[in-house]
Amino acid sequence: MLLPSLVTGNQQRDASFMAGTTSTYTISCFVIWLSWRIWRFTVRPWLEPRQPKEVPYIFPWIGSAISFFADSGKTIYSGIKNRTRSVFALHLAGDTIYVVTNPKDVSAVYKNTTTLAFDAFIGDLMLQCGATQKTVQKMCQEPPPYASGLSNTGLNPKNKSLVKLAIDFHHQQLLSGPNARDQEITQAFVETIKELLTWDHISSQEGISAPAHCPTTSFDTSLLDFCGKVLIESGARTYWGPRLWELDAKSLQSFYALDKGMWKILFQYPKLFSQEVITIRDHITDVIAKYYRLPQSSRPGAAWFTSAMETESREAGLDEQEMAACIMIIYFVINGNTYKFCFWALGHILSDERLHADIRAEISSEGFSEPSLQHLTQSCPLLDSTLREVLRLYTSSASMRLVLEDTVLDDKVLLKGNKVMIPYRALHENPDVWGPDAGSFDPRRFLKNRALLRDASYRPFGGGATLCAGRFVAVAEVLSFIGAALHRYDFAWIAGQGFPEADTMKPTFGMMAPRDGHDFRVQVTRRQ
Ligand code: HEM
Repeated sequence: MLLPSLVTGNQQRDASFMAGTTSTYTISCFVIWLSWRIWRFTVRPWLEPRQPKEVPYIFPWIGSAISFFADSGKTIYSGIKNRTRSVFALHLAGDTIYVVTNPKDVSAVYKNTTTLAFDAFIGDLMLQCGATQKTVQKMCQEPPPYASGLSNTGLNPKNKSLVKLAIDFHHQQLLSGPNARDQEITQAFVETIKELLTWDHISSQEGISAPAHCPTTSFDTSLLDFCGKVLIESGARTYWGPRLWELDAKSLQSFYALDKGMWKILFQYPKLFSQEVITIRDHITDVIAKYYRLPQSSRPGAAWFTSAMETESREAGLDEQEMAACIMIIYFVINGNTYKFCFWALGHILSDERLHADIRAEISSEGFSEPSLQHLTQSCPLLDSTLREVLRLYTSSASMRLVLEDTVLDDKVLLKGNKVMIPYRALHENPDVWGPDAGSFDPRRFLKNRALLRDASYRPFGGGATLCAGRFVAVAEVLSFIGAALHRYDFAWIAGQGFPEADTMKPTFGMMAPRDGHDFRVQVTRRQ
């Protein structure tokens, strides 16, 4: 009888000892945590006033990562405290990122190409897109690892690395200047868009349903998918010719899935939660590799950029899988934005009767034939202003730079090794620049004040060394699509729908997508 009571007594003593130890441990942890908080967010800012203030966070190392991935827009806005818009710091999973939202500071960051650089991210970008370390090394090596030491093609007379060559080739392909090829690619885009927008093509696509009462002249569709079907395929065909798209029966669905999850890959979201998009990325890479394995004669119609990059990559010893992994990011960049741009633009045009009528009148003022790109570019100021406003309200990307040396920005010091971010939404919705209606859509905003186009707070295509090389081609694509769509078809709103909301929570690389489940259903009718 004595033994059990002894055991119970010991257990009780152990339990109360444990409870005492646990509470001492908890109190100690709390005191350490509180001291860290006071040091980090009260004492240190006071001792180091020239360091950008940090957005406070609860968990050391993790910082604001959880709130950033849950709602990146809200996390960024939480750092903009007052009208001076001083640069502030966000701590994201071990990284310190300086967030710049003051227009004067934004211009200074874009101008500084000596101590603030983008190049350092390129290798990581390629790794995240599925390239191996060995491939990245081949891409970044200067001169590239040509078998004979030099390129025999004449395409790389300065023996630049393949990464730098890709940037040069893209500038030559997309921008005006010496040896420019921008007209040829613009022409190719316009022709492909017009072809994919023909009734026979678009009405026979999967997911398009014809109403029983007029199957030969109308169909119902999601507006987002209508834009995606034309613009994503047109990007793939213009860059790689028709063969790449044909190699995967589910090319469009694969691209949608990539586009939806790409932020997880590029922001290195935990692999456990990104497996689905990694699988899609690898699938698309395999399809591109299969394309490169085909004899060139069986895949005609590629853009100069694509053929020139293939030639140089083969010269430098890259195999098809390596070429595909490196070009993945280009496949994403050229296709991911224009279809959403058209979706938001058409959404606003179709949901505003007066705007719709005025834009239709503008685009048809050339005559009865389909409006030419020249007419759409030069004689449609309301359409132009509407598109600029779409770019203002629906782009949510960010320019990134790495601090190579300690750098003074305004009165703050950015420390070497940290990153700089310029989030466009915070610029595009600044009421001090855009007025009290900064958050609302005004299609005539840029018509009333053209000077806003040159404002340092208007950066839909980024700026400085990484300014989007495709900005003119993108606008040409969108104008051609909207001009031809409104000329060829009538769009009827299917009743009872609210205006879709943009997904402001996910980090984006250009145009925001609508939130899951938000879309427009429209009835498209062929015009006589
Ligand atoms: C609405 C459409 C588009 C938007 C909003 C957009 C936006 C952007 C942004 C924000 C950047 C990065 C800027 C920075 O880091 O500062 C970028 C880069 C780039 N974009 Fe676009 N883009 C669009 C369409 C296109 C198209 C259609 C193409 C090609 C046909 C294209 C080609 C590129 C290239 C090549 C770069 C990298 C520039 C470089 O580093 O040289 N973009 N784009």
